[in-house]
Amino acid sequence: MSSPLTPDICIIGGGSGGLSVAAAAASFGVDVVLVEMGKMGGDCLNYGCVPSKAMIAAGKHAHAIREAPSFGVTAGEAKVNFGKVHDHIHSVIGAIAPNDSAERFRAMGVNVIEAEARFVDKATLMAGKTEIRARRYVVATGSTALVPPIPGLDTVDYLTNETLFDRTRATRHLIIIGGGPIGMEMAQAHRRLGAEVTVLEGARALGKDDPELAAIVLENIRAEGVTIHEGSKVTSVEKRGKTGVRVHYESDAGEAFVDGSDVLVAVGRLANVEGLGLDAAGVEHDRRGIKVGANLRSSNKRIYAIGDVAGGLQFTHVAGYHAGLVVQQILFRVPAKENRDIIPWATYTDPELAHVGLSEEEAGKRHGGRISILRWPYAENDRAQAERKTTGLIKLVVDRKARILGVSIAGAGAGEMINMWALAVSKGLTLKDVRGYVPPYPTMAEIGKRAAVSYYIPMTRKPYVRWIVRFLRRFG
Ligand SMILES: Cc1cc2nc3c(=O)[nH]c(=O)nc-3n(C[C@H](O)[C@H](O)[C@H](O)COP(=O)(O)OP(=O)(O)OC[C@H]3O[C@@H](n4cnc5c(N)ncnc54)[C@H](O)[C@@H]3O)c2cc1C
Ligand SMILES: NC(=O)c1ccc[n+]([C@@H]2O[C@H](COP(=O)([O-])OP(=O)(O)OC[C@H]3O[C@@H](n4cnc5c(N)ncnc54)[C@H](O)[C@@H]3O)[C@@H](O)[C@H]2O)c1
Repeated sequence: MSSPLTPDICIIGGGSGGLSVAAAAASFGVDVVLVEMGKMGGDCLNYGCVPSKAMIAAGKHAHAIREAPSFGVTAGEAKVNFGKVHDHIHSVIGAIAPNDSAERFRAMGVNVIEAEARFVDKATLMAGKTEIRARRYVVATGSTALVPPIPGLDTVDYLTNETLFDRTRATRHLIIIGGGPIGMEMAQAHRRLGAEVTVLEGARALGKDDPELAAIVLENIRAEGVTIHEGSKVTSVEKRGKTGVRVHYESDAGEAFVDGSDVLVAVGRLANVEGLGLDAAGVEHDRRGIKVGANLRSSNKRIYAIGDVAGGLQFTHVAGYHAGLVVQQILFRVPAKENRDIIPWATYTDPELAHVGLSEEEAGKRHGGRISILRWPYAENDRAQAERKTTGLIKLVVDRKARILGVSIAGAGAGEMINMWALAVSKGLTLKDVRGYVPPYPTMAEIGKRAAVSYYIPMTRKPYVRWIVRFLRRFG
């Protein structure tokens, strides 16, 4: 048997997190082994962010054609060729794939092993038949769609994010179980591409977001023809004829069912910990993932976990953020801690829904209620009027000293707009800082400044402020 590989870092999983660690470490000339058992690029590129955003983009075009008459433009009826939508989605994946490819990473100096990885003891990993004894390990194995034990679900060809984007035929009636970001993004995209869509959500749809702003998004999606049943738990699934499916659910209103052609399961994620030999490695874990401290280190000091498998927020940019934190610790021995309060997220519905920092509820709890809430509607923005994108608002949560604690936006371009607020929250900026910057006119991002400036309106009415203005006038 050949002698084991002894790299400085061994990464398990070549997705958003693993590739970021590999690229960063390799750029410092560190000896890195990356083990990937599936497709390089992981979920985000192959079954997640990229195909879903490409599908949403296709839906947006169909919608724009339907909306065109309100701008005085007629383009005829929108016709969707689902086979070509499929090709569009896969050509987008194909365009990005070279960035994440084994060839590219090998050219960077990373030893990419295409095999399944499994720990055999606290210091040794087997990648297929290759034995590895690395100084440090980074587990970045991601997550998989959680498929709940709903009676009858296994009797139908249900879809998950891994199969949804393979279809070349239009869906007649898509029933989506779960009204989280996957459920709602895909509901609207399919509706715009011509399908009938029903969402069955056990609790509140878009439940991780500010209820006030989520309601704006849901109202719009409903207005486009998606049926959303909240507080509706799926109780069983049954096959109907050759191609049909019936989904039974119960709510406060009683029991009911909906008939459709396809079922998409989107009820959350299961961390990929199975088969990794974590017990042999002395790595504590549960259904949520590998247990890590704020420094992302597991119960085995040699092993870090990042991204979806680390059991926290599950986003590509979080996996990338985690990668930076572990590289800093492994290469430079500089302590690092994850700060979830600065992580933004965006749901790419129309209107989009984006958030960073503390929610109104959380900020209220942490600051003993001493917070202020500022809002500004899109309808009061000139660009939004010109574009007919007047639905939505920005909501700022600030503390007593006007420090920005959290920002939520529902509206056009919210995902882009949240960028500057992510910087503001991470740097602890105040409304005074926002008051002092100049946004170009006419941009929708002006709503942020308008909300910030509204904080100072009560001050303009204070008698002593008015007295100062009158007093200063005397000096010419
Ligand atoms: C439909 C959908 C849409 C999404 N949209 C967005 C979005 O718009 N924005 C956003 O930020 N996030 C989005 N996400 C979430 C995002 O995809 C994940 O948070 C991100 O991919 C997590 O990165 P990761 O590195 O932890 O895991 P992944 O990128 O999934 O990579 C894990 C890799 O590990 C490999 N692996 C697993 N086990 C082993 C093993 N034993 N040995 C070797 N290799 C192994 C897998 O094959 C995989 O390639 C979306 C997810 C889905 C499902
Ligand atoms: N734009 C983005 O950044 C984006 C897009 C898609 C996914 N993602 C990531 O992927 C993760 C997974 O997305 P998701 O939507 O699958 O999960 P989720 O956990 O965010 O939402 C799942 C929803 O399903 C509901 N649910 C659970 N069991 C149910 C049942 N038996 N019947 C009916 N409803 C049920 C839950 O109440 C919840 O609202 C997200 O949390 C997010 O981190 C991000």
